[in-house]
Amino acid sequence: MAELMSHSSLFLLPTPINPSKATYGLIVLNHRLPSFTPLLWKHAQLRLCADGGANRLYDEIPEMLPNEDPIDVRLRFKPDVIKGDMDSIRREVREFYANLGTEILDESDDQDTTDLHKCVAFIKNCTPNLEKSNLRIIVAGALGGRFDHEMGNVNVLLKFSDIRITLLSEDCLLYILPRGHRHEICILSSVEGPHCGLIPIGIPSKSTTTTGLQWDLTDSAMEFGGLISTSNIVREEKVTVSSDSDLLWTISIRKENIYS
Ligand SMILES: Nc1ncnc2c1ncn2[C@@H]1O[C@H](COP(=O)(O)OP(=O)(O)OP(=O)(O)O)[C@@H](O)[C@H]1O
Ligand SMILES: Cc1ncc(C[n+]2csc(CCO)c2C)c(N)n1
Repeated sequence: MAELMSHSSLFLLPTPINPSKATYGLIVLNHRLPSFTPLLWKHAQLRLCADGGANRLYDEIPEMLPNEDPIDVRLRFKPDVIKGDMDSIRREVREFYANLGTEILDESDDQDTTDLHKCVAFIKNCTPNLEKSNLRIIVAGALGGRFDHEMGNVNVLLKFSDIRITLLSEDCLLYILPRGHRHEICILSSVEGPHCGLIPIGIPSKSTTTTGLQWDLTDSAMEFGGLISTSNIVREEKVTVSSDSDLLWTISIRKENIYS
């Protein structure tokens, strides 16, 4: 019997409920940040910016908190680490955070992996003693921008398939459901859904079975060029998925109900 893997977007809730004692790492990318990024920040124990992601933090977080002094906001939202090939971060932003004590890790020699890859590798290496099943990485600004970047970001999920990584935009989130498990997705309907999708990402799926969706799959095949499940709708509080291949799960975010 395949092992059960449970999923829940608890980091979208206003107060940290953390029954699994998960450690959250937040990575800020260089694309428009979700308006609820301050909430993600609050949930995280380790906060990184991928290169130009530091510009986004510097520019956009003060705009999300318009009643506060921008300088105070920037001092409060200090990343632990900025890492990447450092071709996008502005000089004044780099100096600002360096002066606050943020660790700046310049890996401009490596032009074969993305800045997101470099940040995930950093978190993986700096938490060697942490049981990987307790580590959750959430990535803000990962979707809705340049398609090559989006695909690069999804590829990082597959490269680090032993780590639970969620990509987020203002409108949706996504993560991999690895093959060989039975998946149980707890739907937090106040902050996510009802739109969802289930997409075979590496190879075609010969057999996928779901419950809890408007258009459930029953031992169904899915592949690009054939059937993939887009524009599906969550119907129950719990969705279950079993498949012979890795699938990408995506669900819409109800940002109007998210309070930082
Ligand atoms: N438009 C975008 N959409 C989605 N993700 C993005 C986008 N722009 C950047 N990113 C993510 O943010 C990370 C840091 O961005 P940054 O602009 O510093 O990268 P970069 O390596 O300079 O990109 P490039 O040289 O291809 O423009 C990237 O590795 C990528 O994961
Ligand atoms: C086949 C191939 N395609 C593209 C790149 C370029 N590239 C990929 S990741 C990266 C770093 C971005 O910060 C760069 C420049 C490569 N090396 N190999």
